[in-house]
Amino acid sequence: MRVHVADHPLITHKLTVLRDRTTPSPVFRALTEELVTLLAYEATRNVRTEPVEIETPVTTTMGLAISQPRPLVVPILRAGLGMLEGMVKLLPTAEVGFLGMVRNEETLEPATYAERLPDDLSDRQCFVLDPMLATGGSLGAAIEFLFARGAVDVTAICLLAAPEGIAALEKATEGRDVTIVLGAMDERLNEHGYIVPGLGDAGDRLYGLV
Ligand SMILES: O=P(O)(O)OC[C@H]1O[C@H](OP(=O)(O)OP(=O)(O)O)[C@H](O)[C@@H]1O
Ligand SMILES: O=c1cc[nH]c(=O)[nH]1
Ligand SMILES: [Mg+2]
Repeated sequence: MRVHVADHPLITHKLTVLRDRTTPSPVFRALTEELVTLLAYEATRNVRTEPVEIETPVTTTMGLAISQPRPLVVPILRAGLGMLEGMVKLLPTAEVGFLGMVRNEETLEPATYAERLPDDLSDRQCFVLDPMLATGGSLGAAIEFLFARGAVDVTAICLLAAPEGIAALEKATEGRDVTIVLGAMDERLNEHGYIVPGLGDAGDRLYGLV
């Protein structure tokens, strides 16, 4: 598993505002979208392309276009939905699948309540979106869904992760082609499974309490 932690002052600045408990939902949503666009630049570094011939106003030349089959973007609901617009701005031809997951706050185990993915993902490049990688249970289960349908490589974009979750995911995805692109690696998990210093519950901060 490859882990790439973004190291850029713009990303750190936006994360600092996001972490601030006084940042209201509309600003939180806007920053999440901006952060994904910056992280997607790194996450799509190896997106598959193919040569295409085009005509400029001056001459005929060869360029590169994102190849078929189109990449698949999978936000993990709810919080991952806040990252979708930023991602498809960069990859407008991508298809979008959905996974709805919620972590049981007692056991910290993820439960899947919605799934809408293509049946056959063989030869598809998959990009999973979830702002928070805490214990790694939710992202690990999502990645497993994709490999079970034939995906060969999966890249996840997360705003924050805990070292404990990265270690668990590393174990769970052993032998698989998995890349994780992070805005920041935080210090640890607390006794409730929350990332410290973190930003709280990303879903609640995006969409309000349920
Ligand atoms: O790494 P884990 O320990 O599995 O925790 C991370 C998960 O928790 C959050 O979702 P949550 O369950 O709060 O659902 P929500 O997005 O609907 O708020 C977050 O968006 C991840 O999906
Ligand atoms: O810190 C955390 C951990 C899990 N889910 C969140 O939204 N935040
Ligand atoms: Mg939540």
